[in-house]
Amino acid sequence: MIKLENLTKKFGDFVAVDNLSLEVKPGEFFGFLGPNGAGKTTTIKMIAGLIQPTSGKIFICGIDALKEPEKAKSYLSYIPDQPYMYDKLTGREFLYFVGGLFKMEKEKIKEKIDLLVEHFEIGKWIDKKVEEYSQGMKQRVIIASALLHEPRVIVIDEPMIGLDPRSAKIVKDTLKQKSKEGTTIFMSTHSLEVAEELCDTIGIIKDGKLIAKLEAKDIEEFKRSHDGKFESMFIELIK
Ligand SMILES: Nc1ncnc2c1ncn2[C@@H]1O[C@H](COP(=O)(O)OP(=O)(O)OP(=O)(O)O)[C@@H](O)[C@H]1O
Repeated sequence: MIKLENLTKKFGDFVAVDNLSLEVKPGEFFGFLGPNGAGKTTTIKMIAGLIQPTSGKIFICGIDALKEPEKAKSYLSYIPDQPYMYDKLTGREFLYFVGGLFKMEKEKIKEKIDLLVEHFEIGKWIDKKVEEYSQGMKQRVIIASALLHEPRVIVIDEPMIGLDPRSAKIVKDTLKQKSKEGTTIFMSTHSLEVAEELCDTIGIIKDGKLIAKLEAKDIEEFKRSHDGKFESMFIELIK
């Protein structure tokens, strides 16, 4: 579903992402972890088609995203770490705007908005202006907008920042449910707990290089033979 082949991004002489190859299968929940400046956001922005790689290839659902970017993007939703929303629009207007970008029919958008408002417990806020929203409400509407066109792949950068426990639970449950239904999820996070709780596979990036790819059983095995903490494993790997 997502395949990266020798993906490299240079900013001048600096190599931010260094020959990265990995594959995330259909329905897999992939967590992308690494220290500050490791190259997570740069990788995510290349997958989302926002920045061009220096070299390498990106495939989304088998589509070469560098050759057919529009087609690749039609399968994908990207949720940035600091999403931009138009302050003067209501949540509903914002969702109609996003649905329009994906060329959805008005009737279909209306149907989906009703379902998403209920699912994300957005309630009356859907008809209030975004400038009145809390961080958690913004994140709920952003994630609702990402689900609107039923993407096959969701790429999400740091989804839990600034969320209260209720909003965080709604976001986590939704992503997990989507992955169970077959949506491929590529999520960057600094939260080891969130990664451990949600992800089927965890990739660790350091200095632009993928230094480990772990499945739940690898983490369990390490925890059994060490101090019981994934944190210790992570710190040892990024030393
Ligand atoms: N437009 C740019 N020009 C120059 N350097 C950049 C640019 N964007 C990112 N970088 C550098 O590339 C490296 C990787 O940045 P990136 O934002 O991908 O890291 P990250 O793993 O997402 O970090 P964090 O966890 O702090 O968000 C950093 O050293 C950063 O300073």
